[in-house]
Amino acid sequence: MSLHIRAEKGEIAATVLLPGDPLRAKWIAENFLTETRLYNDVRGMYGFTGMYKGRQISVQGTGMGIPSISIYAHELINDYGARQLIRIGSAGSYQLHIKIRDIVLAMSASTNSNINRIHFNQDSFAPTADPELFLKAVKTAESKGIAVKSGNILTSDIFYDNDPNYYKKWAEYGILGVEMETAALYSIAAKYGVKALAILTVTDHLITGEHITTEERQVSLEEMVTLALGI
Ligand SMILES: O=P(O)(O)O[C@H]1O[C@H](CO)[C@@H](O)[C@H]1O
Ligand SMILES: O=c1cc[nH]c(=O)[nH]1
Repeated sequence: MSLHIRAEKGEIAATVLLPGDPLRAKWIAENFLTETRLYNDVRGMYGFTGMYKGRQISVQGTGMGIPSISIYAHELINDYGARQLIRIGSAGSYQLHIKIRDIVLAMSASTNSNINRIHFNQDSFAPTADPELFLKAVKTAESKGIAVKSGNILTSDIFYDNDPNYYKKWAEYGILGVEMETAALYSIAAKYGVKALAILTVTDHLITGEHITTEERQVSLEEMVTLALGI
């Protein structure tokens, strides 16, 4: 086992789906995979491996925020040999044309976090999706008739902002929406030479104030999961 994952080597697939919410991982394992087995429940951060259309797939909860996903991504890659990491997360929209339940492919992830400034000695690294994985996701979405929007997103260290207008400066530069992990996932994947992509479902709208319920957040992200599994 690694420090935070209780699995034997070989128990985790090369492709791992990464929802922030461990209960979303459980829901995916129960509803999309066959021959499923739980390999991790350390800290309640469930991880499962199963089969999807003849292919072995794992799904691992990552928790919320950069420090948490960084720990799981690091261990999945370095201790378990994961090669393809696909985040399936929720996000808040920063644009009127990005609506509740829309699916967003994060081509790149801007951030207000200091992680990369620390790693790069104050220089600025641009975290980007793996281009092959991104193109595969676009083609898979087309073939399944799933509409997607693609672009730059913000990975924020802050969920509850003091300034209600904070989003506006990012929106002005075309940022589609906000979540809390992708910049770290793309940076870690780049460092270790593995592929990563974040697929996000819009659950909140920063302009209109709309949002979906907590129950829906856990389980009703079916199109996004179908897309991620189809890549
Ligand atoms: O739904 P998940 O994957 O957790 O993603 C989003 O939801 C959490 C905030 O509610 C943050 O982790 C954010 O990135
Ligand atoms: O980070 C997040 C995730 C979902 N919705 C938001 O507004 N922010």
